[in-house]
Parts: sequence; C-alpha cells; structure tokens
Amino acid sequence: MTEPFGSRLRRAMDERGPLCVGIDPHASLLAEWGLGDDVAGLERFSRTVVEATADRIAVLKPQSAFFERFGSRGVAVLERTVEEARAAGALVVMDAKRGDIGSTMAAYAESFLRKDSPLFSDALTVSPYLGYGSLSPAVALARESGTGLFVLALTSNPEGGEVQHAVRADGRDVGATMLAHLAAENAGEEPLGSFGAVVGATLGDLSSYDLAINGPLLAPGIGAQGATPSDLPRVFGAAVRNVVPNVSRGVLRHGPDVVALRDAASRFADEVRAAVAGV
Ligand SMILES: O=C(O)c1cc(=O)[nH]c(=O)n1[C@@H]1O[C@H](COP(=O)(O)O)[C@@H](O)[C@H]1O
Repeated sequence: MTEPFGSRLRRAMDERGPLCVGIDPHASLLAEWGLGDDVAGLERFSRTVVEATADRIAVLKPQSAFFERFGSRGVAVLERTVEEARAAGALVVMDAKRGDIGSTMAAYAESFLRKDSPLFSDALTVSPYLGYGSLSPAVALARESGTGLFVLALTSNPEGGEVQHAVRADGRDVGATMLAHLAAENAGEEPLGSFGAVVGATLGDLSSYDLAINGPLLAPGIGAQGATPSDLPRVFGAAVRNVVPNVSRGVLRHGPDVVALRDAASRFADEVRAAVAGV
C-alpha cells in the first residue's frame, strides 16, 4: 500500500523543516528575472526554482494559474515542473483550488491525484464552497492513491471573511465547520492525517478556532502579504507543530541567481524552525 500523504509530509517536515516554497511565475517576476513573458521564460523560471530548492525544501507549491495562462504549452511546463520537483525529493502541492459538484469533482481529482495522471501531485488545494460533501470523490481518491488535500478554511485574503466567518444556525462559523470536517476525516491517523486546511498566516489570533485537526495547516501569507515566521506561534498556538508555512514572492524575488534563491529559502526555513522550536 502507498504510504499516506500525511505520513510522508510529517517525515519531510521533520527532516527538512516545514517550509513550503511557492512557484508563482507572475509576469512581473519574469520581467524582474530578465525573462520573457512567454513559455520559454516560464520554463526557465520554474526550472530555476526547482534547482534551487527541491533537494532541500519539504514542499513546493506550483500555482497552476500562472502556467494555465500560457495554454497547453504552459501546462506541459507545469507537468515537467511537478515531475522534476518530485524526482529531486520535494513533495508537490498542486495549487489549483478546484471545487465543483461531486461528479465533476471526481474528474478534477483524477487530473491531479490519480497515479498515472500527467499532473500527478502529492496533494491538491480544493475549495469546499460547494459544500464540504462535494469534495468526497477527491477524499476517496486521495485515500486510495496516498495523496492529500488542502481545503480552504480560513484564507489569507481580507475578502475571505464574508464567506468563512458567516455564522451558521448551529452558532459555528463556516471556517470552523470546515476545520471540524477535516478533524473527522483525520481521526485516528498517525503520525498525521492527509487532509489539511488552508489557514492564512495573516489572520492574527485564531484562538477561537479549534485548529487541532490532526492534519497539516497550510499557512500562506508570509512575505509579500505581510506575515513573518515569528507570527506563527501567536497565530497558531499549539497547532504550530503541524503548520506548513508558504512563501512565494518573498523567496522568488531573490532570483534569478540560484544561490541567492537557495539562500533566501534557507533563511525563511531557519526562521520558521526557530519560531516553531520556541513553542
Ligand atoms: O491555497 C493557497 O495556497 C492560498 C490560500 C490563501 O488563503 N492565500 C494564498 O495566498 N494562497 C496562495 O499562496 C500563495 C501566496 O503567495 P505570496 O503572497 O507571493 O507568498 C499564492 O499562490 C496564493 O494563491
């Protein structure tokens, strides 16, 4: 049987530290790196990030939108990026934020979580806002293929609250409800469940939420969105041990030099390790 994602992730976090580096080839970054806003630029950018980080950082998170922008040739670059990152030892979280009615969700899940898919990744970001139950086909396939999901619960953007803080008839807000679904999904899993939540590092004190979902918490927002590694203990409390903090532009702006990129990623990784060790 394939080792579950949660268990593979726990090991990677213990061995390499918990940092996730995002591969977000913004047009503005391609320009800053002296690359064209074209498929060749995209490929060079992605290859460079993989070369600098995939043999030492636990998780890489390519953001699919920046590849889809170039059509099928961009998606081909994404396929190669995922393959090369995994071959170098990183776990790949595909950031495609998929979500649809269950029967369509099954096809999205196959695109990223079925072993023989060209875009096969270790985990996928998904949106539960068609109802958590609409994600069931992805949960089932992830269990079968030893992959994972990161479900948007409390996102880092200021607009997210209008949906995620909406209070339900039972008095719980929508974000807390998503966390409860994930805790149920991960119950009894050791050392860590495979069904994670996305919880922004930008959100301040989250002590009113039960973050003990026995699964990973993907925490974007460090760097360009203003949060820092030293915020993590205050935001996540005891759950910080399961936090996978993501930095994209905060690292990527140090390219195109491979060594400078690698050093930037290592600095964030060290700061995260120091912040988490203090809890
Ligand atoms: O799921 C995500 O990764 C995500 C969720 C969220 O709440 N906020 C958020 O910023 N993200 C993603 O995380 C990355 C953040 O990038 P930087 O702000 O450049 O570090 C982008 O790829 C976003 O799409």
